[in-house]
Amino acid sequence: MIVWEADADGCCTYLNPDAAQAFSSPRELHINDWFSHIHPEDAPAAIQSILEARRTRRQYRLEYRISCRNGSTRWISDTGAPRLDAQGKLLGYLGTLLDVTENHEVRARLMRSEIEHRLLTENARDLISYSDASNIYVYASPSHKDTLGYELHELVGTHLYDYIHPDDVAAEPPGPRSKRRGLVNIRFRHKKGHWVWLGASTRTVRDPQSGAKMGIVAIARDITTQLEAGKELARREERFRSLTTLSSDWYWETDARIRFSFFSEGIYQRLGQRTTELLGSSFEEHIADPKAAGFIVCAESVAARKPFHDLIYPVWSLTKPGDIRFLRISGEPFSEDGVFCGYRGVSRDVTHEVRTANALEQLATRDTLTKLPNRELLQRRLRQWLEERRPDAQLAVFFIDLDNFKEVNDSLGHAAGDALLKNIAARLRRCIRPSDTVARLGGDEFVVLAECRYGDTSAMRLGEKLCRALDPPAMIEGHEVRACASIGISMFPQDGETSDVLLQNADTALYRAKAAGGNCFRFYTPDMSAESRTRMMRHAALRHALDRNEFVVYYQPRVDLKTSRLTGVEALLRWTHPQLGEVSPVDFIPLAEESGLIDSITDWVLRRATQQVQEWTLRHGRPFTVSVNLSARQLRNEKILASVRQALRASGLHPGQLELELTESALMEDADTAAILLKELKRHGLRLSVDDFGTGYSSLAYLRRFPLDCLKLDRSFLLQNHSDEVSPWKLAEAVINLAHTLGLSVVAEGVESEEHLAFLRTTSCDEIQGSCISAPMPPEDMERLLCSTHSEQLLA
Ligand SMILES: Nc1nc2c(ncn2[C@@H]2O[C@@H]3COP(=O)(O)O[C@H]4[C@@H](O)[C@H](n5cnc6c(=O)[nH]c(N)nc65)O[C@@H]4COP(=O)(O)O[C@H]3[C@H]2O)c(=O)[nH]1
Repeated sequence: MIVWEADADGCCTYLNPDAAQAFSSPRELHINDWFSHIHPEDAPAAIQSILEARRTRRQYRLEYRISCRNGSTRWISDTGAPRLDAQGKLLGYLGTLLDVTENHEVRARLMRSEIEHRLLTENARDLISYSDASNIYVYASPSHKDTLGYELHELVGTHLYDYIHPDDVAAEPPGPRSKRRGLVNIRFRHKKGHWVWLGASTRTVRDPQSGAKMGIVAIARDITTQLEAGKELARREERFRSLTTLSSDWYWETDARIRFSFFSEGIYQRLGQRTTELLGSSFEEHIADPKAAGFIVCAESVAARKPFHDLIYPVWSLTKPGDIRFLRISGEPFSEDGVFCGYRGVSRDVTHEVRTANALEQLATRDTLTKLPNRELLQRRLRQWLEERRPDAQLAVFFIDLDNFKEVNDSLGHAAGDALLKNIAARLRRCIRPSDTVARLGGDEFVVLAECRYGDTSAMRLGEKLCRALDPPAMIEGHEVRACASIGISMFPQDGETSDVLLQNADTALYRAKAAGGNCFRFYTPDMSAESRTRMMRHAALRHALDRNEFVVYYQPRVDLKTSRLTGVEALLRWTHPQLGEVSPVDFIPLAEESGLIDSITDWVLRRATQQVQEWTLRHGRPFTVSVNLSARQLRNEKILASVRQALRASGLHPGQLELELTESALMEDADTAAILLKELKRHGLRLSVDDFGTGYSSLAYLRRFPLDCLKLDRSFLLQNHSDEVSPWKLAEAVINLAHTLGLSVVAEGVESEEHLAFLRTTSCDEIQGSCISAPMPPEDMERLLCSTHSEQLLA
C-alpha cells in the first residue's frame, strides 16, 4: 500500500517508503502526473471524481486501472481525505493507493459464475430448486412453470411435502447426516391436480463447520413418458412371452454373422431341441435339402440383407437322426444405429401340413398305378418349361401308345394289364434323363418330354432308344408279353409353341406311326393336322353313332353261279352322320378298331343281321346265309364268341346260316390264336370264310390250318386287265381250282359285268357277289327283292 500526502495544489509532499520503488521522488510528482497513469478507459470518470472531491473538499474512494511502465494494467483502490486547517482552509490531501487487482479478478470471476449459474438454472429444462432446512422452498427454476404449472413466487415459502404424493414422501432420500446424492422417482402434484412423475436427484447442503442441514438442492426431470414407455415395454414383453409360449411359433435371432444367438422357449416344446444345442449354429448347418426352394430363397435374401416370408425350410431333426422336419420361417434384418446386427424372425414346425400337402399333391398329380406324373402335372411341367426356357432350347414331345395293350388286358385280365403298364413305366423312366419327364395320361398312353440339344437328331435317337426299350417281351404272370409301341413326336419350337398344340401334334404324329403298322415313331408334319382333325371329329362322332341309331346294315346278295339262286347275303355296315354325311366303312372301321369300339359295333351288326335274316327266313321260308365281317383284332380275344352266341340265341337263327368273314391278313397276324378261336367258332356250327383272298401273301396251303368253309376271291382279280402277260383271270382260275382241292367253296367278289360273269362261268367258281346282281342295299330293298319272283332266278 502506498501512503501519500499532497499539498493544496496537488503536489506530492510525502510518500511512504514502499512507494519508493514506484516513484523516484515525491517532490517531482504532481497530481496531474498521476492522472497520466490512469487507464484511458477509466481516466475521464476517475479524474472527474477526484477533482470534484477536491473542489468540494470531500473524501473520495475510487477504483480504477492504471497502466504500468512494463505495459501491464493494475487495479488501484485510491482513497483521499482532505486536510483542513482550523478555519476550514484546504491544506492538502492525505490518501492511500492500494493494488486491488487480485480482489478485482476474484470478484469478476464470481460475477461471471453467478451469471452463468443464473443462465443455467433459468434456462434449464430440468427442475432446479433449493429448499431450506425445514424443506421450505427458497428457490425454484422457471422450468417449474412448464412442467408443474407453478410460478416461482407460488412455490417460494411453501413446504416441499405439500406437493409430493404421500406414498412417495418416504422415498425422499437424504437422512439427517447423509451427504449422498439421492436418486428417487416421486409423484409431484401438478398445479392442475394430476400427478407428474419426477426423477429427482437431491443433495443436502450442510454447514461446513457444524454439519447442520442448511437446505436441499434438487434437480428433477419429468419422467412420466419414460415411465409409461418402460411400463409399455414391460407389457409388450409380457405379451410377447405369452404369445411365444402359447403359439406354435418360436422366435429367433442371429448375430451379424448369421449364427443363431437367441431362441424363445417354444422351440424346445415344438421340436424337442434344446436351444443351447442350436445357439451359434447357422441356417445352412440344419438344411436337409440344399436344393429346396425355401432354402435357396432364404440364402439369397440373407445375402442381400432382405426380409423373407413364409419359406418352407426342410431341416434335419436333431432328436430323430435321418428324419426331416419342415419349418415355415420368416425373418428380417435388424440394425442398431445403422449398423447391421443380424436377422430375427419366427419359425413354426409345419411337417404335418407339408406331408399332408405333399400327399395330396401326389394324389392330384401322380398316376396311382405307375406313380408317374399324370396329365395335369405333365401339362404344368410343359408350360413351366416353355415359360422358363433358354432362348435356343429345343424340346421333343413323345406321345407313346402301346400297340397291343388292349389284347393283353382282354386276354390276361386287368391285373396283368396293370403289371405291364408298370413294367413299361419303369422302362421309359430308364431311357430318360432326370431333368426329362415321363408321364402317363391314362390307359396305355404315355408322354415323354425331353430337352433335345441337337433338335431332330437328338429326338430321333431318343425315339429309337424308346422303341428299343419297349420292344423286348415282358414276363407278366408267367406269360411272355410283347408290348411294342407307336410313338408320335412333335418338336418345340417348329411344331408348336404352347403345351396344347405340342401335345396335340405329337398325338397326330402318333396316328401316323400307328397307321404305319406300329412299333415305330413318326415326326409330326404340318400336313398331318387336317387329317387328324377329321379323324378326331370322326372318333368323337363314332362314339355316339350306336346310341343315336346312325348305323344301318345293308345287304348284298350272293348267288349260286350254276342255279342263279340266292345263297346268302353279306351284311355291310353303313353310317350316316348328321353333319359328316355318309361315311365309308373303309374310313370308319379302322377308327373303330383303333378306339376299341369295334367290339360293340360288331356285336350290334351280329344281332341286327341275324335277327333280320331269321325274320326273312321265317317269312319267306327260304333259308340263306348271312356273312358278317370281323376285324383282325377280334381274332385275338374271345369276346367274339360271346357276341356270336348271344346273337344266335337272341335271333334263333341256325348257326349254319351265319358266316364270319375274316381277312387274309387278319388270319396271318396272329395265326395261332386265330386258329384256336376259329376252331371254337366252328364247334358252334358256324361257317367261316376268308375275305379279300389274294391281297395278302398267304399261301392256300397255309390256310389249311384254319377250319374254313369258303374263300372269297378279291375283286382285284376281276378288275385288273386280263390281257396282261400273266392274266389275273388265269390266276383266279388256278386259285379256284386249288381252293376246291382244299375243300373250300369259292365266292367271286366284285362281279360287275357280263364279261366277268361269262369268264366265271368258264371256271368252277361256286358263287358270285357284285354289282352285276346288286349293290349292297337297305333292308327294305332286300325285302322287296325277296318278295319278288325274280329272286328265284337272280341271274339272267
Ligand atoms: N368295286 C366293287 N365293289 C363292290 C362290288 N360289289 C360289292 N362291292 C363292295 O365291296 C365291299 C365288300 O366288302 P368287304 O370286302 O368285306 O370289305 C368291307 C369290309 O371289310 C368292311 N366292312 C363293311 N361292313 C363291315 C362290318 O360290319 N364289320 C367289319 N369289320 N367290316 C366291315 O368295309 C369294307 C368295305 O365295305 P363297302 O364299302 O360296303 O364295300 C363292300 C361292297 O360295297 C362290285 O361289283 N364292285
